[in-house]
Amino acid sequence: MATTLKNLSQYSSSNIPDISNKKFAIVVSEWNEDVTESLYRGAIETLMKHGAQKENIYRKDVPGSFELSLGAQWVAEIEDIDAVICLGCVIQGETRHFDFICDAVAHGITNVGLKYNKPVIFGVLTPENQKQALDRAGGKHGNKGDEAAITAIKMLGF
Ligand SMILES: Nc1c(NC[C@H](O)[C@H](O)[C@H](O)CO)[nH]c(=O)[nH]c1=O
Ligand SMILES: CC(=O)[C@@H](O)COP(=O)(O)O
Repeated sequence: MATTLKNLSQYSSSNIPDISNKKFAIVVSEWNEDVTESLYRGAIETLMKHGAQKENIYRKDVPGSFELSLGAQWVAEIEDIDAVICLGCVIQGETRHFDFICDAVAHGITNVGLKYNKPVIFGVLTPENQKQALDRAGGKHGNKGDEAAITAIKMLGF
């Protein structure tokens, strides 16, 4: 369902496992930091709302979304990390650079999850412009950071 038809911060609270002892790593891209910091706030607030302990949430910053895959690998290989959340925002420009970054980070993050057999969540906005980004980072369409966090939580219960 397209985001315009749903709010990224609305989700079923059924099947929420106990995460009081679970450890999370959040990898955050510095590009478009006004957006990614809002995604981060949404993610950490959602994790703690559902019982995660602040001391069990580890943050790793990377320069851009392209580096999220390697950043995810660095934290996924830490044995007691239970789930990884990757947050970024790639805004379309004039060239095809956008396509290459989005493709690379989607495949890269997927491969890290498969390699380490733990949830590695794709919390990367890929908007056409800044407005679309802000609408999905605490704006009228909610916050993809919330969505990424609840996805990580639910995966730990499956
Ligand atoms: N234009 C955006 C970028 N570009 C930088 C790349 O992610 C990467 O850091 C660079 O190509 C060096 O490897 N990154 C974003 O996250 N968002 C953008 O809009
Ligand atoms: C997605 C990007 O890297 C973007 O900033 C590149 O913009 P452009 O394609 O206009 O160089």
